[in-house]
Amino acid sequence: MKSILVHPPQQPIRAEIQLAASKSECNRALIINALTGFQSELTNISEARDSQTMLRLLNSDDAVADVIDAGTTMRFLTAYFAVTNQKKTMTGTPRMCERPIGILVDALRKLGADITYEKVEGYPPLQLNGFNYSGNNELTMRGDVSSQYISALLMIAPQLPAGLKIKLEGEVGSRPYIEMTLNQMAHFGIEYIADWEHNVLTIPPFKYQPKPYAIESDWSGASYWYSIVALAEDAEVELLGLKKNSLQGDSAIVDIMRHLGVESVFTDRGVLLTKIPAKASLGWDFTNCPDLAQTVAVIAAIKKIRLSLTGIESLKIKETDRVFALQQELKKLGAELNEIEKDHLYEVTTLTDIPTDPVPSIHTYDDHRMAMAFAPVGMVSDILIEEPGVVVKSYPGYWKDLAKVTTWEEV
Ligand SMILES: O=C(O)C1=C[C@@H](OP(=O)(O)O)[C@@H](O)[C@H](O)C1
Ligand SMILES: C=C(OP(=O)(O)O)C(=O)O
Repeated sequence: MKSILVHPPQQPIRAEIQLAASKSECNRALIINALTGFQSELTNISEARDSQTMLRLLNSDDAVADVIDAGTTMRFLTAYFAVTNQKKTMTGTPRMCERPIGILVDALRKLGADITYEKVEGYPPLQLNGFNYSGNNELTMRGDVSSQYISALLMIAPQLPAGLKIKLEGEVGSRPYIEMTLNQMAHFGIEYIADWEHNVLTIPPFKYQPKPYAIESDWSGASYWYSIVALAEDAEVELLGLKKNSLQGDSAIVDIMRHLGVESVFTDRGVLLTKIPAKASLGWDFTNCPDLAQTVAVIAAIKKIRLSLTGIESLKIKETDRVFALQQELKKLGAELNEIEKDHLYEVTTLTDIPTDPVPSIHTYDDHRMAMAFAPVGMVSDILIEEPGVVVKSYPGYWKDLAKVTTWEEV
């Protein structure tokens, strides 16, 4: 499949969508379950390739663990295989081998892991050569690069003979993901101390208690439905399987979209999205919800809302450099993403209507979120999405679900 051409809907949208499970919640549940000896019953396991890869690698004796492009799978498994003394080569796509992992490797080495870099210092592929506990139960590490290093260490911490105290330095990014990790650990019996005033997390030594766990639907995936409702002329969508008090930080989309044209009403099955008037401008800090930045930038560009974004530095080290990718592709829609203050403040400005001849063709840069954030532009004007198969990373049913509200074709 080369590209998908999305057409605007011909009638009002009224739909119920059973959202896919969260790959983030799932990958934590899978690691914790592995640490309990695979004794918990997990339900609503995510179909996302990142989670299916985690499941496969946890059950494989192969010496090479290829995570493909899954960041959490790379970071969580590196910690898990290291402390469980499994000798593995950790590798992934060329892009995965450009995503930094040195902060996690340094921390694991301090705990007693023997890890070597196969090619470039600080980056995969890695060789895990075994674990000889150092007795160290305190670490200081940067919290402003990726929260995944911290989640990876937290989950293995109760297994260490003296537990672990982690002091985070710098402005902590993606903190809701750390809290999600701690909450899931608590579900399996761990009593942690999170001192967010001083950014110190303390995990006592403890044995995880096996328990059933149901994985919630994916709030990051929900964001594309907010976009569909915001952009379509007439739309009401009920998203099934989401909870008001979610562990997922991307539930912040509820607050963001209240400003950008979508009201959320929680039902006993999920959340009902309806249209409301949007503000003319908005400033938002994405430090806690970086995966929403692309969705929100595209909505603002199409609705001609002046959007200021902060907290998007981490976008540069994700599936692609998402800041660059957004800058390139928004231009095709007549909008710009400008850097106003270096590495800090960005602004979306719309210059023209969406060009129609030729239909804009959006390059997706091996990034599922580029495809899913730009496809809703089809609610207002024809749009081509290149390499649409990228969505399998987190939301394999995306195109099938989109067909419930509008038409699209492969071209
Ligand atoms: O822990 C997680 O499940 C994730 C944490 C975030 O990454 P960073 O902590 O690198 O920002 C997020 O972008 C990613 O999609 C999933
Ligand atoms: C950044 C993402 O994933 P990861 O870092 O786990 O590859 C994402 O899903 O947007």
